[in-house]
Amino acid sequence: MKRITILGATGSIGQNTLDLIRRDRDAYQVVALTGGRNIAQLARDAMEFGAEIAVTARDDLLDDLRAALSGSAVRAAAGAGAVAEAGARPADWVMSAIVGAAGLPPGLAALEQGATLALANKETLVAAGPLVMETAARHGARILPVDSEHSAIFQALIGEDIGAVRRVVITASGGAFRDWPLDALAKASLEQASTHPNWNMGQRITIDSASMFNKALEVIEAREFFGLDPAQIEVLVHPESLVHALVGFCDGALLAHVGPHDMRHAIGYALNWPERRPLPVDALDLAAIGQLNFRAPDPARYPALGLAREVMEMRGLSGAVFNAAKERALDHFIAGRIGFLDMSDVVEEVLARLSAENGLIDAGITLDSVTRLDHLSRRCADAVVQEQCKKTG
Ligand SMILES: NC(=O)C1=CN([C@@H]2O[C@H](COP(=O)(O)OP(=O)(O)OC[C@H]3O[C@@H](n4cnc5c(N)ncnc54)[C@H](OP(=O)(O)O)[C@@H]3O)[C@@H](O)[C@H]2O)C=CC1
Ligand SMILES: CC(=O)[C@@H](O)[C@H](O)COP(=O)(O)O
Ligand SMILES: [Mn+2]
Repeated sequence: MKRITILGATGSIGQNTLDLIRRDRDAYQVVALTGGRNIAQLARDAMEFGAEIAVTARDDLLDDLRAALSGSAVRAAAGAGAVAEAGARPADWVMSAIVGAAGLPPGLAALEQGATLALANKETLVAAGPLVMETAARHGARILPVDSEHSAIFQALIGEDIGAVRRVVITASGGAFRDWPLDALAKASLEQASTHPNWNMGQRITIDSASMFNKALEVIEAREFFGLDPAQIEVLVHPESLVHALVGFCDGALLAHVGPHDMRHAIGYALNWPERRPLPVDALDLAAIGQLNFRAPDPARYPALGLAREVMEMRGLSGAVFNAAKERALDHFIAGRIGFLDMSDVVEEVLARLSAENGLIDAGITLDSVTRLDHLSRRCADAVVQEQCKKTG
């Protein structure tokens, strides 16, 4: 039986993972499930799957979790430390599906105990790529990509020599506003930004798709995971989101991964790896689809993509700064304090301010230094937003 832990079990990726496990219950033993504020879901799933422990990241919700689990054998715990401990529990396979940089410490803990880490949480590699890859190597642990584009690249590379790769093309839906006139974007509402044209995902990644910050994170994620040169990584707008990525080789061949908008494919691939097993995913009817479209992204519409290129040039802790500034700018957009287009301005300003501080971004990448820069970047983003608000009244 495969021992499984799901970090972020109550979210979109977490629930899709549980859906797959539910279909083959006897093959899995659930060790730990973690969540945040959705205590009812967390407790229900922990009891259904007989988890050893259920953990909420929210200290203030421990009593609620205990109450929801009462009468069952599932233990309850709360707080960021308890989430990291959940990652450290002996398990064979750990799904990293917390949203944001909060996913980094439990993911590292899972690698340190030698588990296979199924990585949906792209922020882990953006904030601390070299540290994460080195931790996996040191402990003989494997990382399997779950982000659909990275799973696609991984699958296209099976049996191939990475040295023969010339280019990797990551597709992007273009997000909620891909066909809007540019001058309307400043007024885009939270509700409009929270609707994805193709995928059903958590709210934060959905808004990041609209701003293309999701793709910016994914370009950095690809660089860290596959060890590519930034110049080898391209982004292509593909409104249908059916081709997830393409890998181009030195002989001119371009291998594409094509599949429906269903994350159970990438999750199931990582769950069954190195085998392929049947998954409850619809077969594509390409004759009915008829046509697939591609176009180059417009840099004026998507400044996040240019920022990602700058971050890859800067190296060091710039990924941690970029991610934290983006997370905080997104918090401010969700809270209605800044507009949709202000998010990239905030991130650009935080990167400029912190990279001007001597030696700050060039420090070694450890969990401590990443955490410190993450906090600093969030405070800096708050200050930038406050200054903007004062200026605009
Ligand atoms: N959804 C998708 O299809 C895809 C997602 N990803 C990536 O996977 C990750 C998860 O995305 P998604 O499932 O959409 O997100 P959701 O918002 O749906 O779920 C996030 C999960 O993280 C928990 N959580 C939130 N904040 C914290 C915190 N501070 N500490 C610990 N746990 C926390 C949530 O708990 P609760 O809800 O109980 O508060 C929930 O379980 C992200 O990194 C995303 O970029 C990548 C590719 C596709
Ligand atoms: C399903 C998945 O992997 C998401 O990251 C997806 O790529 C989001 O769509 P966008 O292409 O719009 O960012
Ligand atoms: Mn993706």
